[in-house]
Amino acid sequence: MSKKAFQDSYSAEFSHCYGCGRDNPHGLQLKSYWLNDEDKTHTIAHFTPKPYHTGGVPNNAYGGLIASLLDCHGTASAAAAAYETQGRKMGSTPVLRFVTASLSIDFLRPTPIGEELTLCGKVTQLKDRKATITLSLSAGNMLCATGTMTAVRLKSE
Ligand SMILES: CCCCC/C=C\C/C=C\C/C=C\C/C=C\CCCC(=O)SCCNC(=O)CCNC(=O)[C@H](O)C(C)(C)COP(=O)(O)OP(=O)(O)OC[C@H]1O[C@@H](n2cnc3c(N)ncnc32)[C@H](O)[C@@H]1OP(=O)(O)O
Repeated sequence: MSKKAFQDSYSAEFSHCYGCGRDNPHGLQLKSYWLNDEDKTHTIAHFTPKPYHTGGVPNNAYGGLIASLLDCHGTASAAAAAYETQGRKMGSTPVLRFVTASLSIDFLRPTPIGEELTLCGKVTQLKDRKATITLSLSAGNMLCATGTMTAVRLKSE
């Protein structure tokens, strides 16, 4: 994908996240985008788990990996929606940066390793500093996990 990912607009100080920091060579380096240019309500990201992302059952991904992916996709979606609501370019100052306050996940079925996963997000509520995001993770047409996140925007100081 040639478009700029949400995470690529994070400033250097916020680019070391294990899940999505572009400057963390040991991390997952997740990249999140709007679904398309016309639809700035839904977000998407892709990730292909490696064999070492197993939870112990061969060919199945570790639940903590799934949580990490949803975590980063959710907070990135919240930030993108907040900039969009303000009609501002992502990354412009003052910076709008969200952290996870709460994340609940339903693991619906085992998530395969070696197949490209699709993460989807939708910010269903954005009020003051608080965002609610619904999330899903699928392998092909198989829905493997769903999540709900509350993300809170960091105070400027
Ligand atoms: C502050 C330091 C956080 C440390 C995080 C470090 C680095 C990350 C920084 C930036 C990220 C940038 C790039 C990377 C991108 C993604 C990273 C992945 C995401 C993560 O991995 S990030 C790490 C895990 N994450 C934490 O380490 C958070 C620890 N925690 C806190 O730092 C506070 O707890 C905080 C800030 C969450 C809230 O504290 P606060 O004092 O600023 O805000 P306050 O309490 O006033 O709440 C305001 C409104 O949020 C509602 N609210 C609050 N908590 C809620 C909850 N649990 N459930 C439901 N609603 C909740 C209230 O009810 C109120 O809502 P209302 O206005 O409607 O009443």
